[in-house]
Amino acid sequence: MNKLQELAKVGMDKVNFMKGQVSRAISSSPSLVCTDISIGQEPISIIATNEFDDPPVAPTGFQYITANQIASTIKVPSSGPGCNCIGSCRDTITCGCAKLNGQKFPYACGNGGRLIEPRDIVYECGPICGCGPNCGNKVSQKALIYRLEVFRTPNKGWGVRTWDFIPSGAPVVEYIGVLSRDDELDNAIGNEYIFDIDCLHTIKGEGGRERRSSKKKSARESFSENIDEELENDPEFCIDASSFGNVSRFINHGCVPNLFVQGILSSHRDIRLARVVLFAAQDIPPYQELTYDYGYKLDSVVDPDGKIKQLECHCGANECRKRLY
Ligand SMILES: C[S@@+](CC[C@H](N)C(=O)[O-])C[C@H]1O[C@@H](n2cnc3c(N)ncnc32)[C@H](O)[C@@H]1O
Repeated sequence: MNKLQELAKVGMDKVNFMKGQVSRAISSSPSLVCTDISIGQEPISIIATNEFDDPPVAPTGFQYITANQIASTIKVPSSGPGCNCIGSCRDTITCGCAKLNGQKFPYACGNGGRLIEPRDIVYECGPICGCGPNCGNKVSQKALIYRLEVFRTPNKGWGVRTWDFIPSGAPVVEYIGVLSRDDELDNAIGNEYIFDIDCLHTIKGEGGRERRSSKKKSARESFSENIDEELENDPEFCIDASSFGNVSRFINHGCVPNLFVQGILSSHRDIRLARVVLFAAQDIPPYQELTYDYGYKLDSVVDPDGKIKQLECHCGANECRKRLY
């Protein structure tokens, strides 16, 4: 057990991750390679540790951002429609945003709000709604509250674990990067940080994001029989976190994940440009690695020559599917 794990066991509550100043107990650990990968942009520090490389290197090669950047060719629609509530939205009959959610509020009140159940899409209140900043239907728009650590794994590159207990249904982190059009990505091949915004496909029962990380055209061709004409003609969008992103870009795939992906609309109402937020799928104890299901179908990812690509899975679950794709 290393020093940080000991610390986690005996006194995690006392460990300070405050912005710009982690506890001495952490800063004296030989495996600490960065005191805050967000460089003060998150309300709490996100430390990085590395026990595997010699010398222990820090994660590099990207710029930390806390809100999506928008590619120049994308025009994000303006906000609305919203609700006319005052203060916090409470009435499912009069609240215009509750109406969009099927006359329901998606979050349970109290404790910061937990998503009651996964939905095709969650409509949150936004900037033009009458309600205020503390409205219970703006849950995913709050800043990061859990202490997270980016750590070097033996066989998956970097991963992310929590130092805090995370209750089931709590929003953990938004997948942040550059909002781009799939067909305009110039670095799609081999890019491991592309998240396709595929709410429409999911709603239509077309399963996971099997086109991720593949050369878009080839993979799409190989699945063309599954994609109806409307979707084929639709521009598709993704979040590319390869050069700009937040801590979510380090979260690995798990075949039995403790996070799930939820599409959220909180300003405009264009489902193709939904925000992608990761929620706790269960109660997550401290020091557990965070994972979500990347959602690939096996043999669905092909290289530029049309050859099927395979990637071995090291999630470690008993029910591991053995391959990511
Ligand atoms: C979004 S990145 C996750 C962070 C990445 N581990 C890193 O070091 O930056 C996705 C890549 O991580 C690796 N990865 C994620 N989950 C994995 C798993 N369960 N088994 C093996 N490799 C995994 C794969 O190389 C994948 O393409």
